[in-house]
Amino acid sequence: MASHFALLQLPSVPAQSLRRGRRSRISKSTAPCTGVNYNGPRQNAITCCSSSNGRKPDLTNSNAVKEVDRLLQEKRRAEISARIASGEFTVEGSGFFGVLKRGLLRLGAPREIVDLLPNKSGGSPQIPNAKGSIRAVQGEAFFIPLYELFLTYGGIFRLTFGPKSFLIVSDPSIAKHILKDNSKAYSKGILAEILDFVMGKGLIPADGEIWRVRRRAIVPALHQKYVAAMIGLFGEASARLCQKLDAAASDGEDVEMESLFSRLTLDVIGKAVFNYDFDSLTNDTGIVEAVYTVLREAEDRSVSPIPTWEIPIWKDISPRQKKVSVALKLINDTLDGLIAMCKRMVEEEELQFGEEYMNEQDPSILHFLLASGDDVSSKQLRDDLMTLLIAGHETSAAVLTWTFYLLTQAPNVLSKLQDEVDSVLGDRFPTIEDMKKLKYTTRVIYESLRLYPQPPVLIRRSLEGDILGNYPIKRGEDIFISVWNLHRDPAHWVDADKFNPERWPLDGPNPNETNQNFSYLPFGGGPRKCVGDMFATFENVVALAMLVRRYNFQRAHGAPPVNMTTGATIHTTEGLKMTVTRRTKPPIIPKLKMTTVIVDGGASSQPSSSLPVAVGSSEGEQQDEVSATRT
Ligand code: HEM
Repeated sequence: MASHFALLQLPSVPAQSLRRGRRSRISKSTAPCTGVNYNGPRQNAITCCSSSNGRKPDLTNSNAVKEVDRLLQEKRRAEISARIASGEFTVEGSGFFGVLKRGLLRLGAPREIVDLLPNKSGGSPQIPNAKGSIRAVQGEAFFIPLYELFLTYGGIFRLTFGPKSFLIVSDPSIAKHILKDNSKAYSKGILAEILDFVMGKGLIPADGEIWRVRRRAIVPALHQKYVAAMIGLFGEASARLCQKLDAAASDGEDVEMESLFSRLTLDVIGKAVFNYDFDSLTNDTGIVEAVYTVLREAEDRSVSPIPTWEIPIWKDISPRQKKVSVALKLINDTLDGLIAMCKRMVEEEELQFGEEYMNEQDPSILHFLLASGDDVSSKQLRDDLMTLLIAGHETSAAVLTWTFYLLTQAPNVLSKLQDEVDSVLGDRFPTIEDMKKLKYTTRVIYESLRLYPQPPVLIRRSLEGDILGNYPIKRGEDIFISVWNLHRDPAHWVDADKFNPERWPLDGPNPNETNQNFSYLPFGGGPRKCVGDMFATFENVVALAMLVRRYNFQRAHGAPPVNMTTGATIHTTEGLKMTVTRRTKPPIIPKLKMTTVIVDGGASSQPSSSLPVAVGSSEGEQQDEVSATRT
């Protein structure tokens, strides 16, 4: 999730719609077309592509609808480009130069030339200004209207709501400048303010010296050997999910996959970060409920127009805020307990701390940090653990949710995926060596991350004046870098809205922000790039591989349409209800058996008694099909 937090906090101001009578809502013909409805929970659904239950899709009809959508979309974009070029949407100022510019644009002078003229104060060109109605971005996933505005106003524009304004950046070179080339001139701004109650000065919201010191302490903990060991943990947790799905498949019950993915990734991250087994796939304990209470609160705060939680008396009387305080206390006490326990383990250990240090009983990040002699206050340590928990939890859950959603619409991709998984894994648990071989599986995850980036927007605040593109900006500007827009820019991507893992050649490198020149930012970029990118990629690849080799997935009959809504990541509004059936063909029905091995330097595997890294059972073994030996 959250810096990872796709946050939009807007001031409560009267609406002033200055969109000049144009449509104020996304329309059927203009919504990016992946079959998702682009409305929030309180609005009528507008379905872009036909969203059948997935059992018997009317492909001919749906292809025709897609083609019409595509043509209409192209037409509309051409119109919009012409209008942008004419300067129609740009607020140019009312002075002499403003009038002159408007006149020249009307006469057909190229915009780039006109922009060279000074503005009314004799200074530099002004950022296009989209004065908007707050209603235009409320009540639906807010990055959708931002996409529309991007198509209208271009790669950088100012969105003004009454007294407050934001810069919306969708231009790769400006994104690169902010995130990488001049990253020191930007902080996390409002994100840090909103997340303070839960992450304090943890790595995501922290800035300046605290961030530098904490990043330097935490990054080494996610070394290669650790990530390799985690593959076993991912397999183990996915096998537990398979147990649940087996039961549903044999009982003929539909399953809500979004919440199951959330539990899967919570179980993974608890063990990975502080060696705590939430066991949320099996149990609903108080601590699991507490974690969800806090997560929901963080998400709600990030999209709430009025910060009621800052009103002193409200904190004490609001039942909801009281619940949040109780939940936070429970989590903090649990973390304090885990830190104390881990400290005792470290004290009793014969420590040989080195670069790829890992305790076999407890390979967690917490153990690494304590063993490294990390000199840090317990509050800071708690903030960091909480940040990693949140950062690594909902992001991965969202990626899996949208990947499975996309797969239900692309049976050809699913069968290609199953072919690869069958041939690479057979009935084994995945190992680190398999990660290199599961190339198509990895491409599916990367393509899903392109269409549904988590989070869809990155947040920054300028700490000093700067130049973005051609435009000077002042200190204190709140900036949203719309990863959603970058990832769906029709000028950059062929068939931008199409789920097409083949766009990344299997013999080419994995796509990342560097080789895509900041048009693709699934894990951010520059010094604040995600520290868990490899961890998360492997986690998603393992879960995806283990699920698709065992089951076929279809949207359940009568399932509600899939609408998007935002908190920290992109959620569905009503879940992702699916019918799961066991595969009978091709011939492999994986038998999942867990044995334990040591991971040696991230490359080879040998038997051990402690670390839960998975290896395959032979097909002949008479085992329960999903029996994970847990340590
Ligand atoms: C698919 C899953 C994930 C996605 C899509 C993702 C995405 C991102 C993105 C886009 C950023 C940059 C935010 C910004 O620049 O404002 C980020 C930062 C971060 N991520 Fe992730 N992340 C994922 C999983 C994880 C995991 C598993 C962990 C931890 C184990 C993690 C820990 C962090 C941390 C600590 C930061 C902040 C880094 C800093 O500011 O120095 N993430 N993530």
